[in-house]
Amino acid sequence: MLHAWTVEQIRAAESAALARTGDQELMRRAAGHVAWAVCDRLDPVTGAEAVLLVGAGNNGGDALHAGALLRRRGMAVTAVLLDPGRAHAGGLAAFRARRGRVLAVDGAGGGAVAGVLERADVVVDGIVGIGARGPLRPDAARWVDLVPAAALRVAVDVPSGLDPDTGTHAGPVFTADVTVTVGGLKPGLLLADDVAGTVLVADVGFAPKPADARVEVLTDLDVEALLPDPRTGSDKYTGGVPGIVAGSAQYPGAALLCVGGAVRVRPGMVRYAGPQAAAVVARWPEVVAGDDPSRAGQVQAWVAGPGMGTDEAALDRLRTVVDADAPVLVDADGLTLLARHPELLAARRDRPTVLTPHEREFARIFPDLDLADRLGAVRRAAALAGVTVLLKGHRTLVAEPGGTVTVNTTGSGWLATAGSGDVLSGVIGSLLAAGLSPATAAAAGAHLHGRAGERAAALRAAGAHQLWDLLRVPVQR
Ligand SMILES: NC(=O)C1=CN([C@@H]2O[C@H](COP(=O)(O)OP(=O)(O)OC[C@H]3O[C@@H](n4cnc5c(N)ncnc54)[C@H](OP(=O)(O)O)[C@@H]3O)[C@@H](O)[C@H]2O)[C@@H](O)CC1
Ligand SMILES: Nc1ncnc2c1ncn2[C@@H]1O[C@H](COP(=O)(O)OP(=O)(O)O)[C@@H](O)[C@H]1O
Ligand SMILES: [K+]
Repeated sequence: MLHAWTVEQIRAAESAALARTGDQELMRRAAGHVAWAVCDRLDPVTGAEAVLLVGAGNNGGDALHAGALLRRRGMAVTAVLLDPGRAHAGGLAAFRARRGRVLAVDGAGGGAVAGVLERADVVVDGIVGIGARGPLRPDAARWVDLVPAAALRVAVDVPSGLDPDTGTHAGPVFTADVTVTVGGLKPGLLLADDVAGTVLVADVGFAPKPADARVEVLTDLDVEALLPDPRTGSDKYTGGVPGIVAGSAQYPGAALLCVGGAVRVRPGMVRYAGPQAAAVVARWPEVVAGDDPSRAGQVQAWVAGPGMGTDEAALDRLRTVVDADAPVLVDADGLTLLARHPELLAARRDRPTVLTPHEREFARIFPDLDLADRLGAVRRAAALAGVTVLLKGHRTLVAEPGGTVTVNTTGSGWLATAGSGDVLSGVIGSLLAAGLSPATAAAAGAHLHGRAGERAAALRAAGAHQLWDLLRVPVQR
């Protein structure tokens, strides 16, 4: 499992390291990682032109030390000092000692800076790191806007303009190809991967404690370990039976897609209870199907919602499922019904329950929560409702009522296709029935669904039903 920490947590861990090691040494180590990230991506290194955007804090100090190392590798390096009187003294001395070129924005004027930026093969962003407050000020933001898209763009610690705790950026932001982040991951880098690019963690000799992290990422190995193969002596009930309430005359495909997710993610038995029983069995002969969830037999977890409609019959089925003792996942039309009947959601408080809204569904159930900050919104939603909330999107987030959020980092745009969410809810329902906690089932399901989406991208396999075949392909190491 990977972990991410808030700025406050990083600062706390850093202060102990500073007392032990000294800030110059930590900075030199950070700079070594930045220089390595640059050289690793350039060919040839010697003779390439780098520009450092240097703010007045330690982030600028990191950039200057990195610039000194790049000079040693034979690069032409220009440091643009955004606040010349306050540039980091030790970093500037190291840079000057390597005969780096220094431009002060006030002295040189904008034209000279724009000129060197235009020619740059590499731009290193040392404007601000975790010491930033609020959106980038205009005097810094103007340089970010001039960074050429063709240059290799390397952010030190955090892309300037990006809030490391939330991943939001209210104004201009340095868009990085690579972010070399110091000491530990920050949540914002996981959420705004379009801004942070590839994230490398620079180990400078301290790390916050994993147990303190409130933001996590599952790896392939974590997910595999959660899903053991059947053992000798297993029978079809051993792993737990999911029950699916999905589909309607209007949306028959949703029943097939959702059931398919449950059938294909692990062996065992799947039950279906809804108006598409005949169609489900025609496509999935292994499924035990009927139309009434109250007469479905033993079920260890329910999934209700995909394409089920929002009429009285659908509401009756949803009530049956909500009344059940078993864990419940509610998706799609089921969420629309929950928004209309908040007493149904209240009835699941503190019971194993997962809601899987996309942003429009989320806004219907939690109209007061601001989705500009998705991490904050999903965390508050889980706390308000007292259930696990999975907020779908390019970066799907899973929040438990206790406050921990798992960020899903698998996936591809090929998942943005009708019915792909139906497959996801079937997958998670099966994992819930297997006994995983709501948050773990939701996060592991999103991870597997995302890997299937990556395989769909590689194969150009359009159409949500293609995900069935791609769900449990063995991981290659
Ligand atoms: N973690 C670690 O172990 C290590 C961390 N290290 C590094 O230190 C970095 C943190 O350094 P830091 O504390 O000096 O703050 P930093 O990010 O440079 O920003 C402060 C400057 O930004 C300015 N400023 C503020 N807001 C602004 C805005 N909106 N728009 C524009 N400017 C704004 C602010 O100006 P002021 O408000 O003072 O006028 C001040 O000049 C960290 O990210 C990492 O790179 C490594 O060196 C060693 C190990
Ligand atoms: N651009 C994207 N990148 C990665 N995943 C995406 C993207 N767009 C959508 N997804 C994923 O695809 C699924 C779509 O679900 P949903 O919106 O419920 O679709 P439907 O209701 O048609 O089944 C979600 O798991 C979501 O996270
Ligand atoms: K930066």
